[in-house]
Amino acid sequence: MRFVKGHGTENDFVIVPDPDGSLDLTPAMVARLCDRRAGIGADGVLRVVRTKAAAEAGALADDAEWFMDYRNADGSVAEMCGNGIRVFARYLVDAGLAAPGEWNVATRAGIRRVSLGADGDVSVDMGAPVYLGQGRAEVAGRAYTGVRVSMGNPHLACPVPGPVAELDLSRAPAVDPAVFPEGVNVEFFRVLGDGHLEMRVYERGSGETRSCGTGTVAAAVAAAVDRDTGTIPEGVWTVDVPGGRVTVAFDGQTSRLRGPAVLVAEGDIRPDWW
Ligand SMILES: N[C@@H](CCC[C@H](N)C(=O)O)C(=O)O
Repeated sequence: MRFVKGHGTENDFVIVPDPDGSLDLTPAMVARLCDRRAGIGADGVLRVVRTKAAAEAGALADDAEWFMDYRNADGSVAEMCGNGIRVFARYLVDAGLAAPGEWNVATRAGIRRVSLGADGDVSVDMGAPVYLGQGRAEVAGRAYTGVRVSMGNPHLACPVPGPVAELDLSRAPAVDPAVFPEGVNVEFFRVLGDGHLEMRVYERGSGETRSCGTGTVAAAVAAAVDRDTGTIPEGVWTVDVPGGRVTVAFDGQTSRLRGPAVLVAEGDIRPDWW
């Protein structure tokens, strides 16, 4: 099995090319690949499959040639990954499977449009965020109230009064499973200035990561939204995460995420390792 290792603001992925959809990538295999001591190590796996060959995405085949089959480090599936889709797009261009420019990628959350050159940052139309009202999480005995946002996948973005570096995210934030039956990605953010946030995240299925693209959009929504009407004002947000910086833009219709996508290494998984 070939693999490529990449990251977007240090949210890192094992990319597994499987154009014909012939690979039976089980949750146990994903967890072993993502193991940072016994495997390659990553926050998640990006299986690269032609949409028409992906059973769960066949209906999107007219709109996108490639399907991003995203898995969390624990082997669970997720609907969308904002850093992952940039790395996915960069891989396709690097491998000669797509040309630089603008095109669609199919995901479990639907179609997302990416835009990229021969190198450099990648932009993604992340769709219209869905504001779902307030929610609560508890960390180290302290309660935080935040904003529930769907970016295709579930988020709870909580403002904090002090530097995010001071939070103890060594354990999963406690949330009410009745409110989050599918689990949730929990972001903690502080507004640093006009259109500028810092953020940390505890991801569903992966634990604390150095960045979460969908989470940066959710945090910017939480910072900007009119909580009475659910309106997200037009504007641009710079979001600093432990692994770097991304930009989130709202135009009244959709959200856009822009940031780096880096391919680091490639190789073969030994067949006798499994
Ligand atoms: N790191 C991702 C999000 C990955 C999926 C998430 N853990 C979930 O289960 O929803 C991103 O960059 O958006």
